[in-house]
Amino acid sequence: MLTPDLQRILQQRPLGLVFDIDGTISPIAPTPEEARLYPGMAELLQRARDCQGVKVGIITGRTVQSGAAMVNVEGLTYIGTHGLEWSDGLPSSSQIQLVPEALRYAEPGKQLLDLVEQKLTDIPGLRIERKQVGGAIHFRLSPDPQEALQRVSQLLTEPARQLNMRLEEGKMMVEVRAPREVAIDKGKALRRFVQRKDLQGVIFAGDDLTDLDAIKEVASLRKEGIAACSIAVKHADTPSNVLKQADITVEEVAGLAALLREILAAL
Ligand SMILES: O=P(O)(O)OC[C@H]1O[C@H](O[C@H]2O[C@H](CO)[C@@H](O)[C@H](O)[C@H]2O)[C@H](O)[C@@H](O)[C@@H]1O
Repeated sequence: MLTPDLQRILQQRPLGLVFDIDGTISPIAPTPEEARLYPGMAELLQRARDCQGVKVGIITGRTVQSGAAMVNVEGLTYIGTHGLEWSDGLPSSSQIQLVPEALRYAEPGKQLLDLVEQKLTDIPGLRIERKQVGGAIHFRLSPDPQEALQRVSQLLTEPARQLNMRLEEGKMMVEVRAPREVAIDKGKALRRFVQRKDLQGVIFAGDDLTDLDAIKEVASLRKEGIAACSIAVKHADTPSNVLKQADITVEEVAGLAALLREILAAL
């Protein structure tokens, strides 16, 4: 049953429906490559895209290439690497734009990931996912993920400080990111999406710490008169702050799919 607030938001046009990928429209998988959209999700996104005055956005920590390959629905806006990359449509039909200030952090990011590759060969199951700027060090498949996290942090904390790069923990991984002065995160990306599409209403759904920036931005947008709502997708490991600060909570990716079906019926 849609809340009165949600029903009011759904009457706004243009209306934005914005989703994170992993843990939100795709259940968490052992590796990034094995992750797939929740069954039926691509069709729901297509139906949303085809609604009059509705703009669908994907804001992910993955690169645009990787996120768009997974979602593979034309006509959505794909925003990757936590906001650093932007593509209006699939990258096969639209050029990916990278925030120009971020480019100078490509080399320091690469150096940190090289260091992990050279020095932590003894940790079984460690995987490196490289992005145009920085990347993720995954330890979900390590027999002792806690130890792997400690070893990665020990190795990278000081070099990251020297290279002015950010280390951020995600689900069973550490992400090497451009520093905060590049001033792009999922919150800023959401605001940019709202501004570029001139949205009067927006709904954002996410499940992890990096989604918190977007969840907080929803609250700011609301104060500025945009009809906005944030949805937390709850899993056993969803950070408590995400659950506390979101307006609505749904259980698992299945819960989001069910809510999206209701939203589409109302649209
Ligand atoms: O912002 P998101 O779309 O949620 O992306 C966050 C990170 O997601 C991916 O890693 C996570 O999902 C994997 C597949 O389910 C899982 O194996 C891994 O343990 C998770 O951390 C992705 O690989 C990262 O690049 C994203 O930053």
